[in-house]
Amino acid sequence: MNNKIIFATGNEGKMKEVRSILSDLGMEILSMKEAGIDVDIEENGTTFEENALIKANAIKAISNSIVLADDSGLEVDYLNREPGIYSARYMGENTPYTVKNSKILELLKDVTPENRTARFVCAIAAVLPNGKVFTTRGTVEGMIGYEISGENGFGYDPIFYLPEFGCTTAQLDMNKKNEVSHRGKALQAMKEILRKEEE
Ligand SMILES: O=c1[nH]c(=O)c2ncn([C@@H]3O[C@H](COP(=O)(O)OP(=O)(O)OP(=O)(O)O)[C@@H](O)[C@H]3O)c2[nH]1
Ligand SMILES: [Mg+2]
Repeated sequence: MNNKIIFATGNEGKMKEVRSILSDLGMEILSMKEAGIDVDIEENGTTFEENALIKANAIKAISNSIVLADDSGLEVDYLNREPGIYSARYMGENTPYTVKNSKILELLKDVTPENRTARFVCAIAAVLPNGKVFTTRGTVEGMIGYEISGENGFGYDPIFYLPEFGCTTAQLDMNKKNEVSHRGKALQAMKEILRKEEE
């Protein structure tokens, strides 16, 4: 199989995790920027899988490599699973996460621990040079904490609390986060598919 993967994301935080998780595939992993691609993709799907496919197909249309894409987000049960697929756009794409995270903490300020459940969801899409298309999904269950804690990760990590670790995903080092995260799980499943396709 073609030995190069273009990962169709503009999110540097995702890209760092993806690179580490896919490092044992033995393939060259290029971000869109590294592949010299600069396009704005409209994510108008209604599910994580649809949006991941929209991103992968948009780049596949202009490249002969294997293309992978990630669509992910935070589902807060008390907020009817919002922001969900709108996580990047919640309160505006350019609003700092300190503001977005403070808003979610404020909305949940009187909510009891059992009603603070939340999860990260990640769909990975792959489009291969032979036209085959695959999607995988990973989730990690946790809860919305009571304060912003931790410097690692990106986005909502500082308020996403994992009871079994007693800390937020922003307090885990990247390797530990990747072992348990939505993205880690979805990409491990995709690696299995890609390895089988290579045989
Ligand atoms: O704290 C977090 N830790 C994570 O591990 C994580 N994964 C997803 N998210 C949130 O969900 C949006 C994805 O939206 P999204 O899939 O459209 O990505 P994006 O717009 O950032 O980049 P692109 O890949 O579309 O170019 C992101 O921006 C974040 O707000 C996360 N937050
Ligand atoms: Mg996006």
